[in-house]
Amino acid sequence: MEPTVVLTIGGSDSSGGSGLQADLRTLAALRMHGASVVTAVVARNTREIADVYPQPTTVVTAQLASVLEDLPVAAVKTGILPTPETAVAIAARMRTGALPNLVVDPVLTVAAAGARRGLIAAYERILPHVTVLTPNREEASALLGWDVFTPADMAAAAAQLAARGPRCVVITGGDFAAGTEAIDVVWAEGTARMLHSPRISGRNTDGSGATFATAIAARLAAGDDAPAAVSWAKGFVGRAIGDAADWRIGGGTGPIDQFGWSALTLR
Ligand SMILES: Nc1ncnc2c1ncn2[C@@H]1O[C@H](COP(=O)(O)OP(=O)(O)O)[C@@H](O)[C@H]1O
Ligand SMILES: Cc1ncc(COP(=O)(O)OP(=O)(O)O)c(N)n1
Repeated sequence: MEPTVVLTIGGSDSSGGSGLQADLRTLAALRMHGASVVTAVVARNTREIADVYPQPTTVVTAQLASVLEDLPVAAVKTGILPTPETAVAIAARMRTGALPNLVVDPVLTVAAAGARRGLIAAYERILPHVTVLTPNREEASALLGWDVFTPADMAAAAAQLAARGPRCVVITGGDFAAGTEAIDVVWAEGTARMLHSPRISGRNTDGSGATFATAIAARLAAGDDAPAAVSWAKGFVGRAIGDAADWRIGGGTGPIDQFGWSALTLR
């Protein structure tokens, strides 16, 4: 049987923990073929982001055109769109309907210097085409212009973002510092629902957001509806964080275990 193809559009993470590297690991773990469009090269390790090098928009659109003219893409996930120009060019492809089952992780913290305000405006052109939007609380705050903090705020924010076009919005709460639960809020079909899972206290969570969004895209490609895909992805990312809890890869926040390697005894 041929593997399903999922396309990820985002940044290369030199530490391997997040970005395209996490997306492609997630797809391989889920036995899907990952195609990738590189929007930025990020020089970083587990401790810090040293620099972000946006790729020229023409380089991004050439990769996208080449993939789309040949591969049977069943779902798409976006991560870093580093400049407003690149985001607007990708939005134009979305408008043609060429990017099915579209999951957008609106990564704003790793945008090119000075690009944030223009990017927030560019996301307005993307939102109408989105199947599932996965901002964390900070990204939701930036997109909406008010502070999203409590679970009640997350529900209100998800509804406001959904009114701008996405069929489903999940506001992730991985950054809640306290508490025993990792709480996300999902808005779909006119109602908000809280998703709870045990909060794992390990040192490694790099790539959680990327893995979560990519797993949603993979499940959409496999035929799940959006709420089912989101619930499944939350279980998947929780297991991957838990399995990597004791890893020591680098001196800071390390990668997570999409493959379940920690369960293997081979060394
Ligand atoms: N320590 C943790 N324990 C369990 N789940 C977590 C933890 N950190 C993040 N998650 C889950 O990982 C997914 C990604 O969330 P989050 O870390 O908020 O994204 P981002 O990396 O974009 O900020 C969410 O489903 C969230 O609940
Ligand atoms: C190349 C690259 N670096 C960092 C990120 C950060 O993504 P974010 O969703 O903020 O967090 P995690 O996925 O690391 O939990 C990225 N998307 N790409």
